[in-house]
Amino acid sequence: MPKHNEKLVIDRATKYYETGTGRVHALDNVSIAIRDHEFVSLVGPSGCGKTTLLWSMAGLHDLTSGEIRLDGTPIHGPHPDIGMVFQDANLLPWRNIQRNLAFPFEISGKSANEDRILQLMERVGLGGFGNKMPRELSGGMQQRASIVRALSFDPSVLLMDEPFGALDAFTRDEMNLLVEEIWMETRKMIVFITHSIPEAVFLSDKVHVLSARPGRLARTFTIPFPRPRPLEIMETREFFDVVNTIKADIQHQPKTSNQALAGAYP
Ligand SMILES: Nc1ncnc2c1ncn2[C@@H]1O[C@H](COP(=O)(O)OP(=O)(O)OP(=O)(O)O)[C@@H](O)[C@H]1O
Repeated sequence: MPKHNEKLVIDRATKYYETGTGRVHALDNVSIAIRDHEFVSLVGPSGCGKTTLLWSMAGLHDLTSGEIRLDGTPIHGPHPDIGMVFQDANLLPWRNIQRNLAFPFEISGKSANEDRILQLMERVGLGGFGNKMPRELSGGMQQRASIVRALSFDPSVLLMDEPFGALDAFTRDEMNLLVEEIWMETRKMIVFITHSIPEAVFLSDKVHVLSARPGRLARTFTIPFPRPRPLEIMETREFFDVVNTIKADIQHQPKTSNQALAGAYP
């Protein structure tokens, strides 16, 4: 039985990829228990298995050993209670935003909850943009649409795979504030991957650091700042101290030749 409040449990997750040139050991024995309503980030050197782990949580691929359980039930495929936001908004270019948001319902044979979608669009600042084509929207606006798409099924878990990595710094700040607000309003569990330690610290209750490949859980940092967190918190001494402690921890992970640590952590 899951422990009190432990909603999503990663239990000894190990993953090997079989490739033409041999096996790639991506994850090794990672165990993390995430509570309901918690906001956690996964950080670590490039190639340490963050996306591999998130995709396993989403049921998009299986682990080699170990398992991931949601409310005590192992995940082996896409789950209606788990929504996902990718780095690329992945909107269909020939459909307007409204019809893009209806698409997941069409392919799952369900009728879209149009009121909910409209409310969510208003909430994220996309009110009135339903007739626009994706190419008419900025990268930030497209990501707002992909957040609406993920929330439209009202999942209790939201997985976000470096969703703002391609956005400029100003838009990224705006999106971080939006995510913080959505999290405070809905209290959905959010698991967030980022290469930006300040972003992870700003958003999270806990930051889990994975080691260089094969990814192992190296350390977990609990972030002490009360919410709501204004952007100005990022200019404080306390914030810098936490960010620098986490960066130092990552930089002291053993490196392998193909892992670019230098410059990977803004
Ligand atoms: N489908 C695949 N087939 C073979 N190897 C893969 C596959 N997907 C990922 N890998 C390898 O597994 C390791 C972990 O990749 P993953 O993308 O999970 O890491 P990551 O921490 O998300 O990386 P980054 O920070 O660069 O996005 C990498 O060495 C990667 O090359």
